[in-house]
Amino acid sequence: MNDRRRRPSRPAKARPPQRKSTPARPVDIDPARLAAVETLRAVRERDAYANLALPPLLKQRRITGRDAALATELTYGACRAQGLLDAVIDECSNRPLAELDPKMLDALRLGVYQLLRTRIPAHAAVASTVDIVRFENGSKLAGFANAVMRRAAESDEQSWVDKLAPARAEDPVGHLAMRYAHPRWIAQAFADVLGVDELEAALAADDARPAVHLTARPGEISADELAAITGGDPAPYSPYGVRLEAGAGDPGDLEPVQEGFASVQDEGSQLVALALTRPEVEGSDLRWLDLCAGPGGKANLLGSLVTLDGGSLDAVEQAPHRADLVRKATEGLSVSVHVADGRDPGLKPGFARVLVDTPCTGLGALRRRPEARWRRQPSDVGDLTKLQRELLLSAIKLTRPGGVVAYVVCSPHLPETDGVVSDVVRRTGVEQLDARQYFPDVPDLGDGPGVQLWPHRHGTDAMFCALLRVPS
Ligand SMILES: C[S@@+](CC[C@H](N)C(=O)[O-])C[C@H]1O[C@@H](n2cnc3c(N)ncnc32)[C@H](O)[C@@H]1O
Repeated sequence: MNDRRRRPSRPAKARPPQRKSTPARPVDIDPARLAAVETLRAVRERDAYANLALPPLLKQRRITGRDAALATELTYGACRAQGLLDAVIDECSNRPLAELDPKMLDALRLGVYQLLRTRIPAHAAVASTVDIVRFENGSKLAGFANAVMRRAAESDEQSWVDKLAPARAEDPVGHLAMRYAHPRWIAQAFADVLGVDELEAALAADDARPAVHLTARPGEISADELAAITGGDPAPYSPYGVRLEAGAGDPGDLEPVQEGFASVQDEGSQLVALALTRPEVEGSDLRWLDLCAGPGGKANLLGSLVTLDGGSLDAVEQAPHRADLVRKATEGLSVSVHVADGRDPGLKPGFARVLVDTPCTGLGALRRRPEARWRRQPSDVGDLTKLQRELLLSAIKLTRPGGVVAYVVCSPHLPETDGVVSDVVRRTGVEQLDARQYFPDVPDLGDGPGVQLWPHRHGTDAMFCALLRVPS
């Protein structure tokens, strides 16, 4: 009888084999799961992005339809839930996680994900995982994987969370971090802004598939026209936004996007760029600057608006390949792209409006990158906030008296948001405006003066925007 069909007695904690594995014997491997596990490996071994690594693999192997959907769901799901999956695997194995064969660990993560977070029957999840491990690691490790999987299958997700997470009453952040498979430091960063009562909604929204938004290029097409052509809906807050149905296919294939009348851009990104255009400025308003422009989403929106008014936008980007993307995104507009360090770009000061959309942890866009939450480390924050401060100081120097700076990050993490802004305001004496008035009709913007958007409140990425006026 095949190993996987035999009814086991209750398995003890799995022990890795002591003897050398026998060579793999050929087994029928489900191509969707194999593609998923190979993508998990690419993410682990070469820091690949799952959403960039998987699609070409599916195409190359002609995996389509339901199989492609299964591979996608399992890959992205296992990436997102990694911390929870690892805690369960660790509990079911008698060896610490760090000592497990990494290839087998990829397969176990995929397998335990199926057990905990899909409707795939447990026997199928166990059998397919054991098949993959046997195929890739040999039959000895297949036996070990079988034992781990059978133990993991003894409880559902809620029971595992109850067993492994700290008690909610004693440590709500730790409990919710495990429940929603977020690293604790990220859950804490969210709780520091929102409070514990709203944390669950925020973490849950981070696990949901984000809607795709389009920007209708001002002067080319209206949001209503774009919505009618694409079958989407005008976005709730941005006058240029269109919200597409989730799973509506590749938005890059839409005709208005192909023809340059529209671009894919989260509504939150549209709102922070538009906020820069709204405060009054003294004198001429025709020279605008985007100091961190790649790949060019906000430069496109700002460049369109300033071009319509007869002005121009300078767009600075340090990475040459990203500067090329800005050139492409802003084709046909009065936009000059400069490959330069925004801290000292060599441009003549005197800009009326300056956007500084700095590199950041990206904790506000974790929904978009399945593996991102486990890749970012708290130790990344120090270098980033130093760069953010330097770029903001440079933006202020380049702005003329009476002009406005928008400081933007795609993160709600306080050191990157209020921390940077309050330090720079204190050092330079610039005036921080109450940005909330420049987000008309957007509810739940908090106490100001900075604006923090949230997926669970606004359906946008968690973008932060502070508006600063340089004294006359
Ligand atoms: C958050 S992204 C900007 C997104 C962009 N505003 C958009 O809407 O498409 C930050 C960009 O800053 C660039 N960057 C990093 N360090 C920089 C520096 N010192 N000067 C200028 N650009 C920099 C990165 O290469 C990246 O393209």
